[in-house]
Amino acid sequence: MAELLHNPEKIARAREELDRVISGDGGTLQEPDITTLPYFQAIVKETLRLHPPVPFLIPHKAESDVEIGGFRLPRHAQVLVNVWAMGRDPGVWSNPDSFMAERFLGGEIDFKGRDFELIPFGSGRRICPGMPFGL
Ligand code: HEM
Repeated sequence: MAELLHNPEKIARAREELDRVISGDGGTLQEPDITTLPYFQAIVKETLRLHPPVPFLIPHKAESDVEIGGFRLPRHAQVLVNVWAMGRDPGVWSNPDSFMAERFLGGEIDFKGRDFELIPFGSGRRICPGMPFGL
């Protein structure tokens, strides 16, 4: 909400999209309508990119010695995944500190654990099972 309050033109755009979708339905928003709200969905993704509620995920532990991306992890090493920093990596995102929901429009990047630049719910076997409830 704070990011949107700093960007009134983005609130106007979201409201315009919402008005267009719910006006024909007696004024109520149904869950399936969300698929027809691309800008609203982009706002959710941009919020999770800049402000992940679980910034280091839940600590993981290496089951055995392993090498990942050139880093050697000894067995039992605790691994914290800094999704806060990943969401602000200038090598991945343009203007990383700006709230620009439009960056997700027309793109394929989602937060469901397949696109590793955006994993606010984690990924793989220990991915958050509450994701559908959280959103
Ligand atoms: C926006 C809301 C939420 C966010 C951002 C979130 C994020 C996360 C993250 C990052 C993890 C750890 C994943 C990992 O380390 O790989 C996690 C685990 C978990 N979350 Fe959520 N969560 C949310 C809502 C919920 C809700 C509503 C529930 C329950 C209804 C829930 C239940 C769990 C459980 C049980 C785990 C542990 C899974 C495991 O260790 O196998 N979460 N969540």
